[in-house]
Amino acid sequence: MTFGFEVFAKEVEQVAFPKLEQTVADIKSKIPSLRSSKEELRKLVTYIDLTTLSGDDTRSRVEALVDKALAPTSSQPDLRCGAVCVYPARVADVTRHLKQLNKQLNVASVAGGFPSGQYLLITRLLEIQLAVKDGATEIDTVINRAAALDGDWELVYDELKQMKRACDGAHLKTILATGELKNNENIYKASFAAMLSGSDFIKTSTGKETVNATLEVAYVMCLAIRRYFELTGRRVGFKPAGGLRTIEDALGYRILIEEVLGKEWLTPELFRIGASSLLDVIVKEL
Ligand SMILES: O=C[C@H](O)COP(=O)(O)O
Repeated sequence: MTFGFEVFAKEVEQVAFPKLEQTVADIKSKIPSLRSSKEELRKLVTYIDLTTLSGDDTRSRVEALVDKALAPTSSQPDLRCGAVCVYPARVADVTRHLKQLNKQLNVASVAGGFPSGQYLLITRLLEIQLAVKDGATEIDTVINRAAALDGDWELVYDELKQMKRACDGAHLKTILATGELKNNENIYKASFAAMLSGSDFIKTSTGKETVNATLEVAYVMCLAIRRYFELTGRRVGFKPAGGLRTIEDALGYRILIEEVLGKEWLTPELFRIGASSLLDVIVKEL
């Protein structure tokens, strides 16, 4: 069943997170039990959106990124990352390279005014359309934080709805930029506005905020995903991103997903990890 913004107010009223600290502490205590499993490490690789988002990205850098995502380790030729994630101007380089290799891979582009969102809606929408035209199969966009902080959640919802239309079939991954949303209530509201607008994934951070992914905000977002699933029967994916550097960081989110959302979410269709350097750390142990 689908719902629009009419259910927003009822769903977000009096939201509270009494078990947050205990849940995060429990998750951290379970990380060592998965740490030695090679199978878990291999699965982590499949969840990674291998990312480069730098001003000095070039065609050769994103081609090397694609090569690495397609074959992170020579010893296990079937293992590959969930996607590559690049700036819009590099999408054509990625798709051209994939075509030359005759390989397929999910291609995510940040677009829609990434990372600040401080651009006119018309240019944000056009940026999404152009990235899709160049071959992006996934769009990682950002919410309008000015609207969110002003409490104008309907504007956040409306803009994302237009972005979803601009995706024209490409998956929409909506970044909340949780480090800028001030409190957990706002993070829950942003999650709900994003899901109601049709986002396929909700994502914590751009990697450019001062505070990026944390287990605490991930818990709040996963509670919202769980409630949205109860309401609609639609599974929305979750993507922590920004500052994930260690295997322990990644396993924390993997455990959280299973505890709050269940094993069904432990698939690259519903769980991604946005990271630029984590893959190298994992591959050293495979
Ligand atoms: O979405 C992915 C992030 O921008 C990557 O952040 P990172 O460089 O801290 O791993």
